[in-house]
Amino acid sequence: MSKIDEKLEPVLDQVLRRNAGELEFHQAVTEVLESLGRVVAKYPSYLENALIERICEPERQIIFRVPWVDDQGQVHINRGFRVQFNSALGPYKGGLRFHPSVNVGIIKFLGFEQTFKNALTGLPIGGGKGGSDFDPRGRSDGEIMRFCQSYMTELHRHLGEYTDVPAGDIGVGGREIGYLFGQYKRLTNRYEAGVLTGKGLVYGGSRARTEATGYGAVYFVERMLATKQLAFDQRRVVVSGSGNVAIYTAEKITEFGGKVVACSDSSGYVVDEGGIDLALLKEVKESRRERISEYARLKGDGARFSDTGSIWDVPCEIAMPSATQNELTGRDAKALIQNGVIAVGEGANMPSTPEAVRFFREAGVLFAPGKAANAGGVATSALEMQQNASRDSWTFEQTEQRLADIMRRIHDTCAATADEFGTPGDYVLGANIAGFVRVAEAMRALGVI
Ligand SMILES: NC(=O)C1=CN([C@@H]2O[C@H](COP(=O)(O)OP(=O)(O)OC[C@H]3O[C@@H](n4cnc5c(N)ncnc54)[C@H](O)[C@@H]3O)[C@@H](O)[C@H]2O)C=CC1
Ligand SMILES: O=C(O)CCC(=O)C(=O)O
Repeated sequence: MSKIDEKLEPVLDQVLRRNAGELEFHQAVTEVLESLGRVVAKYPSYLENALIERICEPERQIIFRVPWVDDQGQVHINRGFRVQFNSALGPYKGGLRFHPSVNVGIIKFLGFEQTFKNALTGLPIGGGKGGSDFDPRGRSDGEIMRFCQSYMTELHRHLGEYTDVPAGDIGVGGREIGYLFGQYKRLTNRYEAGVLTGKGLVYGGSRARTEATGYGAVYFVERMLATKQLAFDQRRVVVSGSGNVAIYTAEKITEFGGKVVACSDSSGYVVDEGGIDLALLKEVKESRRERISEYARLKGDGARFSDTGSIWDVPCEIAMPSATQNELTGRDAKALIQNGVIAVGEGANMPSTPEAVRFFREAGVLFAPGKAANAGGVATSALEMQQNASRDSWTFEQTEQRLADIMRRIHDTCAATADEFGTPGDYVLGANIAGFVRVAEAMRALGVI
């Protein structure tokens, strides 16, 4: 049953009709519109000038052919995307995802979420997202480089430090950003450092950007736990995924005294009751780029790999889904609740299905939605842009301190907004409304564009 305010139903109907079959985009828009009923009841002026309809429609969508040649000389064709969703607050900002599941609906959902997330940071960045259905798995360095160069050959004409500033996401890390930046520089004949973030430190990157999304999610959850006089210390935690977000989430939890007992990849999950060995996990995933089963093999005693069942069946007090969208289902939420979970912090974008979120809320589990909890990555990207613009380079401590302050502020904004709208402790509603109001106010000031 829809919980959409009747004044917003036509907006949702139009989104469903106009973007037929784009299920993840429908899901993301539905969740935000469900939160906005209370806003339009209190401030009906947001219904004027099709403001909410405009927020749901990307400003521009770019789809292009990406031809590239593999190591055997065979030509492949992939599809490239960039959805420039909303630039009311600043240049479009958001990552690039290289994964075979990528399609326009997925990029649109991510760009829509990014718009509100970026607003929550309080920094001057609009929302966008991009990527390709290219599968980097098993590809050589040379193949990855040629793919990135071909992708940027088309995309470069749509980018610029004042226009659109991509970064990494699934399948796009420091190596890919280097190749993309190299090709942008070559094509434009400009050293425009602020056109991409997540760059290496030697050519304009920011300290702490690699760690930022994971660390930031932990800072957010730490603050959320503190509202109930709780902490990470001595808690059992499960972190799904084993990529950029998951690894640095696990690192900060360990620093805060928590014990991460399981992590995963798309082939299965490992349980290590002694606590995940982070040096080994980084070796397997960041250096060797191998499957998670390799962690269990190398660790030996005490660690086990499973390729059946769900990582969410592993008992824990805190769950941090940090792999991909809709990875935590209603069934998984029930298992977590039954096993005594007290808090869930989303490191990934929209990892919990709507049913899972409903179960958590009904059970009184503290729940930090991705668009608030994982905003530390993009916030630190904006700090990278600041350093590039001022030709400066900050220390790790200085940058991490800014990140921690931003995350605690986002937490407090979401909590205060939930209080103001009569739903204390509802971070989903708080994040959606606080993000919406900032974007909507800027759009209103800029006129009907
Ligand atoms: N990298 C960043 O700064 C940010 C990333 N995110 C989100 O965090 C999530 C993870 O991204 P990254 O760590 O950057 O990517 P990554 O490519 O470094 O790692 C992705 C991880 O998720 C796993 N994974 C992918 N599909 C899966 C599936 N169907 N089932 C189980 N595991 C699966 C992969 O095996 C890998 O361990 C994504 O939802 C991304 O949109 C959100 C904010 C910022
Ligand atoms: O750092 C960025 O610009 C984007 C990070 C991102 O893709 C995300 O927040 O989902």
